[in-house]
Amino acid sequence: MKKRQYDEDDVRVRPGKGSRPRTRIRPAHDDAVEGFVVAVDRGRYTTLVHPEKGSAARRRQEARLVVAMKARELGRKGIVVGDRVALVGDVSGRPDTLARVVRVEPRTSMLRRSADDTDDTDGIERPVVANADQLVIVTALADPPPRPRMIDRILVAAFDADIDPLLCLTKSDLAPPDALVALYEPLGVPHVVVHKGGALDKLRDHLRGHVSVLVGHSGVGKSTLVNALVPDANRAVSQVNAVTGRGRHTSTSAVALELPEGGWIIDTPGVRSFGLAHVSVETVLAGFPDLVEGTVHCPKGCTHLGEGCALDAWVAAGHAGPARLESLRRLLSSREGAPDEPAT
Ligand SMILES: Nc1nc2c(ncn2[C@@H]2O[C@H](COP(=O)(O)OP(=O)(O)OP(=O)(O)O)[C@@H](O)[C@H]2O)c(=O)[nH]1
Ligand SMILES: [Zn+2]
Repeated sequence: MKKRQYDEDDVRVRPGKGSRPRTRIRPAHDDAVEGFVVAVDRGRYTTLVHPEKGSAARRRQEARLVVAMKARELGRKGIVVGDRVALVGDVSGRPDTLARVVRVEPRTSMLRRSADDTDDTDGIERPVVANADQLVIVTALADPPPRPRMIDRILVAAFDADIDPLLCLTKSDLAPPDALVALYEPLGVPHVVVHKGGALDKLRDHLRGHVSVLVGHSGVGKSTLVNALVPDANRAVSQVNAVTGRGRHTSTSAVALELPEGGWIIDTPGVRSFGLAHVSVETVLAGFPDLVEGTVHCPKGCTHLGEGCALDAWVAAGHAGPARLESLRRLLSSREGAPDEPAT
């Protein structure tokens, strides 16, 4: 089911003069240190570098920010937040120093946003975050009301990128989660319910050791959550901004924060949703294994949205629940660019 080429623009290192040929087992720069890209701004990559020795907790505590630029040999290869890179040169992280990125490690995933995002109409599909393995859809149970269409869009984006979704329902002090849980549990989407000041143990269990991207509309409580999960989140973000030289109010791109218990959360303030123009009907269907078989009787090029679609008969015959088909059709039509609608 994996069809994306994560490293389509992967680096090709020119063989060095007179040195023995480089192989996969022998990296180009033996002395390079590993950095995790936490922010990207105008050709400057802010990375977090951990000391080589010490316990995991100690290494996290003593990690340093190192700003780097791309080495010429990387050519046009893009580097995004979440990338693991090899750094050479001045990797001290001292003020006004600049390291060089000589290698981008192979990616396990790439989250993209595409042309039909309402705030991005230039028609370009952009990589957003590399190596995420979890997409956390932050949705308030009330104030603002949940938007199922938006959740569906993000779910398809997650399926498309092979990233596991997690529904994080916030503000449970204002409304019960039951209705939303009933909608998404049949899809196999795991969920956690949180509220400000409440316990976060279950959420932490889901996040530990993962690279999780947080998406959600303004006001759903994402910052509240980030601050609770990463005690010094504000300080970490302003450090990143100070290092990259961008002002607080302009920091609308993704920033990765390391969790005290291990793992990363990547906040994407500028990304409210994901365009799905590049996602095929097949990919959407892949999220519905109980319906896929029913589509073999569909007319060629069926949109599965009604009229002649064999899925109605499939459901009528009891092979899958009507709610499943309704949900598939919601996903397919939201993919066609139908606007988000508040829950009724
Ligand atoms: N009742 C209630 N209010 C909450 C909860 N979590 C956050 N809030 C409030 O909701 C408002 C929005 O919270 P933020 O954390 O700023 O939301 P955000 O998603 O980061 O929003 P932006 O900063 O606009 O992206 C604030 O007034 C919070 O105090 C909650 O669990 N319950
Ligand atoms: Zn059909």
